[in-house]
Amino acid sequence: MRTNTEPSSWPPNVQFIAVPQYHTSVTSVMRSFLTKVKVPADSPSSSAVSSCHCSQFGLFAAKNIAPKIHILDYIGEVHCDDRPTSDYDLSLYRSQDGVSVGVDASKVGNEARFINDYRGVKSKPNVVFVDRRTSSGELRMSIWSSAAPIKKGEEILVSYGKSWWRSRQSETSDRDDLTMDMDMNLVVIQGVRTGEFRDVRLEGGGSFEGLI
Ligand SMILES: C[S@@+](CC[C@H](N)C(=O)[O-])C[C@H]1O[C@@H](n2cnc3c(N)ncnc32)[C@H](O)[C@@H]1O
Repeated sequence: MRTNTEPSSWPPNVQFIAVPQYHTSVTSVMRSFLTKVKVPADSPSSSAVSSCHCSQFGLFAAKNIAPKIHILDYIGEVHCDDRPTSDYDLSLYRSQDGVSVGVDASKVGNEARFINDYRGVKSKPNVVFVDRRTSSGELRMSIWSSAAPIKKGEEILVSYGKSWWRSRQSETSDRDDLTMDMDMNLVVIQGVRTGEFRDVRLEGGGSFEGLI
């Protein structure tokens, strides 16, 4: 599957990257563990540019997707510092001595950063996150279809987990209270078709108005 070119519809405020960037907070020892490549102590790291989160996108199947297959990886900036305000940060690894490694796609990332939570959209998610190493040994968070096939045109939806929403309750009130509203708002997202690419395509330009 080709996942290394920027989609034509890519929003200008986010830098598209096809392979992970490593932030300065990732030590060379941790980086060597994550990539299975010996990384010298003075190896250069990323400094992502800032961005604004303006409109809402979702990721949709551009063709039928078979059950239990690898769709794409979640690419972003790999980091070991705290990113409490990022809505695009997921946990990749936690070492025995308590070091947490995350992948933050708020400023740089690929189309996986546009996968929404299933709550308020469908009764259950149709993809799952699985950590696995690539053929070259790099630890990544990958996205796989669940047990059921995904039809062309369906939105790709994962579960962010209750704790993800709970940690945002102060901003959003109770997630369960939002379910009805979300149903209504999600269907009015401007469905700007942005060209099909790979197994998935990006749609968006609308917003979850009044929700978040
Ligand atoms: C990883 S981003 C997903 C992509 C995002 N829609 C975008 O356009 O960049 C996570 C953010 O998307 C929004 N989001 C995702 N799933 C949602 C849902 N089920 N209902 C409302 N907002 C949702 C929230 O603003 C959340 O903080």
